[in-house]
Parts: sequence; C-alpha cells; structure tokens
Amino acid sequence: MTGRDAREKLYVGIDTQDLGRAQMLAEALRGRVGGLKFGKEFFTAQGPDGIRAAAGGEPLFLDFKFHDIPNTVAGAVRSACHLRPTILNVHASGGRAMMIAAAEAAREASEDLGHERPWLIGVTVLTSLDDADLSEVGQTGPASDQVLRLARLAQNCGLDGVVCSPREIVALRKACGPDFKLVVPGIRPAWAAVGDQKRVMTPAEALAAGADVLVVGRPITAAHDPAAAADRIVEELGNES
Ligand SMILES: O=c1ccn([C@@H]2O[C@H](COP(=O)(O)O)[C@@H](O)[C@H]2O)c(=O)[nH]1
Repeated sequence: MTGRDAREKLYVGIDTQDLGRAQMLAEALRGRVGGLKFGKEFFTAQGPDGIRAAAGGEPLFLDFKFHDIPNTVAGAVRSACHLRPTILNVHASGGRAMMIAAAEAAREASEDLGHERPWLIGVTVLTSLDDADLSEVGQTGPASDQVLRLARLAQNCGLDGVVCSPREIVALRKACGPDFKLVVPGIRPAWAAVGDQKRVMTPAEALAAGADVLVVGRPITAAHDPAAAADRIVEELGNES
C-alpha cells in the first residue's frame, strides 16, 4: 500500500458546534486526509447547511448512528442522502427490519437523486464500552461476541460493513470476508490521550489488522497543530504499509 492509499483511509471526526472552527479544521486538513466525519454534535448545532459549508466537497462520512423504528430510520436515511455522503451509518442493534429498510432507502434515494450510493454501515458496539459496561446494560458475554453477532446480521441485511473497534478487525475480516467494510474508531497513536475510548489500538496496528477506514478525532482536532498531527499519523501509517 502506498502512503497515498493509507492517507485516503483516514477520516477525521470534526466534533465541534462551531462552524468557523469546523471550516478551519477542514481547510487545515484538505489534501492531508481521506475525508471528514460529522456527527451529532455538529449536525445538531449547524444542520445540513452547516455540513455543506464545512465539508467543502471533501469525502463525507455522516456519523448519525440512526436507531429508531424502520419507517423513521428509512426517512432519515433518505434525508441524509441529499448531503451526498460517501459513508452513512445506523445502529445494527436496531435490528433486521430496520437495517433492511435503511439499505432500501439508501439505494432508492441515491438512485432518485442521481448520486452514488453511500456505504451503509452498521454500528456494532461503541468503542467507549468494555465488557463490564455491556454487562451493566444486560448484555452478557464479551463485547467481541456481540460485535461478531451484529456484524453477521448487518451483512445478512445487505449493509456494506460495520463500525467496530480495532480489536475486532481480524475476527470480522475472517467471518465476513474481504469486501465487507470495516470502519474503525477507537484509534489512538501512542502519543495521544486515550480519553473516553476503551477498545483502542494505534493507527498502524489497525491498518495492519485490515481496517478499511480509520476514524480519528481528538488526536488530530485537539492537537496544537491539527495539520501536523494528521501528517504524523499518515507517516506512521506509511511506515507500516
Ligand atoms: O463506536 C464508535 C462509533 C463512533 N465513534 C465516533 O468516532 C469519533 C472518535 O473520536 P476520537 O476523538 O478519536 O475519540 C467520534 O466522533 C465518535 O463519535 C466512536 O468513537 N466509537
């Protein structure tokens, strides 16, 4: 893999409420990373127009993690497709009917709009949760089992891949095959604070394990020089590939 290929796998989470800050980060990162990820914090503050203004045509991951009844999620997916995302996600724990409705909605809306269909990705177990957290909410068994169960279900429902932690990549690649997309947050360079993430690995480890997309937020956005932090991660990825 070339350094350019590695860079294109890196999506940066732009978690802020402030449009100016998002635009500053997007500008600093332009050409340095593969795409930008916007989630609930930015969208709730700035809405679709804010995302259009901040993303500036960069590949766009809409990390909205929809989780509702099938009809509502299908409608939300249709609305999100107007922003022309390359990646869009729903919670796999929303179940079979919900994921099938979401996949149909993404297909139909993209066709109607004449856009390329986004990868529709199922969130398995949040990377901020460990086995003890899961047991507290009534899920017995290790997080890795639940991730595998939800990934198989997502694949069966026609989703393109899942969000998982780097620790599950190897098992999911084996179970779901080479084409199933693995979108991976919980990425922490050795020099960055772990914060609220629990199931983590370094960018180079996650890439070597077989991640398709590496999602990195605060190690880049909270750095004194976000562009330099992104370059440092890409360099570490290049050394690995
Ligand atoms: O399981 C998940 C799903 C989504 N995320 C999102 O990824 C970024 C990670 O940001 P960091 O600052 O690098 O921790 C963030 O936007 C999360 O909402 C996740 O971390 N884990």
